[in-house]
Amino acid sequence: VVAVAQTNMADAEALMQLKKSFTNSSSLSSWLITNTDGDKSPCAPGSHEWHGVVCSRGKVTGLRLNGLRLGGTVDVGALVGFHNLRSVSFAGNNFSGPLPAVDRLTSIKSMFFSDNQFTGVLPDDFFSKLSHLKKLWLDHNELSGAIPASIAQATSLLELHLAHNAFSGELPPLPPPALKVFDISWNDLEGVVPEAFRKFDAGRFGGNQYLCYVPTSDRPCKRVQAAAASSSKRSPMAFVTLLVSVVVVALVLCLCCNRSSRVHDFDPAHRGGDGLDERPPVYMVKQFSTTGKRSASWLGKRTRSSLRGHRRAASAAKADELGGGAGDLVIVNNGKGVFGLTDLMKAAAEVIGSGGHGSAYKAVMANGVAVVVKRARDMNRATKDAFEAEMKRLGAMSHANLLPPLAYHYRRDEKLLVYEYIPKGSLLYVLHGDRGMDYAGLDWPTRLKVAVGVARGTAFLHGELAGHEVPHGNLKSANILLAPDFEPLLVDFGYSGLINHMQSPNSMIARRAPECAAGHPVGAKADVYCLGIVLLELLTGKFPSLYLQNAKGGTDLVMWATSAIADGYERDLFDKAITSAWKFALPDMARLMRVAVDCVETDADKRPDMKVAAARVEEVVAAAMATVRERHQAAGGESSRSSSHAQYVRDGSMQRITSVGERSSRRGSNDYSS
Ligand SMILES: Nc1ncnc2c1ncn2[C@@H]1O[C@H](COP(=O)(O)OP(=O)(O)OP(=O)(O)O)[C@@H](O)[C@H]1O
Repeated sequence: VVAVAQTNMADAEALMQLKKSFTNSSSLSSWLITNTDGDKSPCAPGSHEWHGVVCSRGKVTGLRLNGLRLGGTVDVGALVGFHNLRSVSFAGNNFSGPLPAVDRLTSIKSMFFSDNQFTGVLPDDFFSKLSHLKKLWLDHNELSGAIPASIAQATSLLELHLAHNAFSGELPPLPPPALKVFDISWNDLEGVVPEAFRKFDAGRFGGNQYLCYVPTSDRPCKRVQAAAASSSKRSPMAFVTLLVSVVVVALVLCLCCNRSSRVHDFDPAHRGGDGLDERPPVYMVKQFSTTGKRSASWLGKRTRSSLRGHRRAASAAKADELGGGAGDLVIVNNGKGVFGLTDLMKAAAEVIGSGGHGSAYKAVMANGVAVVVKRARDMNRATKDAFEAEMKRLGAMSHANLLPPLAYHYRRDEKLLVYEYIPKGSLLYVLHGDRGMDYAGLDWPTRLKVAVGVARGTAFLHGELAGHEVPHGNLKSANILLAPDFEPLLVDFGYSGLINHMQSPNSMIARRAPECAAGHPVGAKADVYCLGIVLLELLTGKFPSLYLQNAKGGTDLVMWATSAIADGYERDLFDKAITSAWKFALPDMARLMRVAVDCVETDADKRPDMKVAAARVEEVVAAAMATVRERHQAAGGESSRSSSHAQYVRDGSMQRITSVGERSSRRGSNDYSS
């Protein structure tokens, strides 16, 4: 008895020792040895709950300490005495420094260290003692060096996630014999993927500049080869170009530094904020006014001179036909009337952001109409005729969840695209931005409304633009604008045939789907992947790392959701902002997450097509809204609100609507959230 009591106390003390190695451990305030605990183990019946400590049959079997903002180190010495410990999760914290010597935990089965800042190399014999290990997640850290050849000795290993680190060198010749999932994407590996590794999905090797899944003649598979090739091509002229580029970049950096003080005011990543996960910059309208108002310098020098060349054009008032417009601005949708470049030149303008295609400006014209003008640099893939035909086609699109372009201006080296200005801004901004009133409006029923609207809009595009390589191509929360009633409006769609991907390889989010990272061409299923990411974003409230180009930050939502579903703890992932008030909806959230996870399947062939994905979202949303309605009715309140939303969910949202103002007034009471 004394021995058991000592062991129990040893468990409590070992956990306290572990806690001591953490900094910022306020989330573990329940970890304490109280007088009333006596000799109880943290797992003994009647013992107080120790947050994150998982027990089975009175023994500590797991530690689930993910996402607690813990820092410092992990004292592995404190854990070696837990002989029944099978799973530890320290993912999504702020641990840094070398990875602790977790290979001492020889009976462990799952370890999750993703999304920290661990550095250093893995020792050569790292895997040799981990014969029981089944899952190891080390992705999204700063680990470097070679992948130890001892992985072949991890005989039980089923999943190994090493993505988004700085591992270098070549892959070892053999993977562990039982390995089913292997992800090494976004590292610095080189060489040719050994035959024995080619049974794994090609997408999981993407993002390694010199790693060739299969060798090809047009791509170096070794860093030295690449360096030699580029130096042999370098000419004196290239050197001059390089020098000029450096000077230009330095100048641009200076300008950016000047501007960044303003940008930071609106950048949650630079604010103390609520200390949630690191949230990368979210630029949005309503933030900073820049260029000299009414100077029209924002339109670009060439556009202004092009306008002077076209002054022969009639005044805006006279250009009353679609396809016309004053000063070479071609109106493709007259939802906001007819206007011309001259009207834009006189407009008060402010920068609202800079995306993959170029800068975006808000311009308020003299008649009070506010538009967004986007200057697109790299839309020169199609001929002028093809470009114009495409813009007319996009402008004529009519769906309650699409924001078609209103007008364009064509020049060979730059295009202007004009859209109606949507004051509430994007889902990205509302969800991850300043967390103001609109964020509070993003409750569970509203998120359902956004989810179903996005699915409907994208499915509509997949019908209308079925011939496109990827019908939307740029589906992400920055391109989902929110109407006053939170109806989602997709923007920046249908550009895949217009953008020169050589000049602008990263401007379409669809090209970051795993199959494209592996070198396959973009296809319609990449939109399905992006839809899955948006659904995960709505469910978790987290900023997806997919939206960042190679940068650190955000959350690998695919990894999180997939592993959470596999391990049955998806409920831990849902945004607290929705789970706290809508606890009864947890099963519906889990259903929507399953749809999302099917959409983000790495193998594009295994993803549903857009029609099926959208139908599944419709189905889950209808059921979830029915649950909400029942709850409201049971609580005796707000039944009228919920039934109007049910009506919304039934309505196919396919009316021809030309402007957002019209949308809101037409829909009127047929809405849940407003
Ligand atoms: N019509 C609009 N009304 C209000 N805000 C808009 C509108 N169009 C775009 N925005 C916002 O302006 C910002 C810049 O848009 P832009 O399209 O240039 O970049 P992006 O959407 O971040 O990236 P990408 O160019 O890859 O689509 C984004 O925050 C976007 O949400």
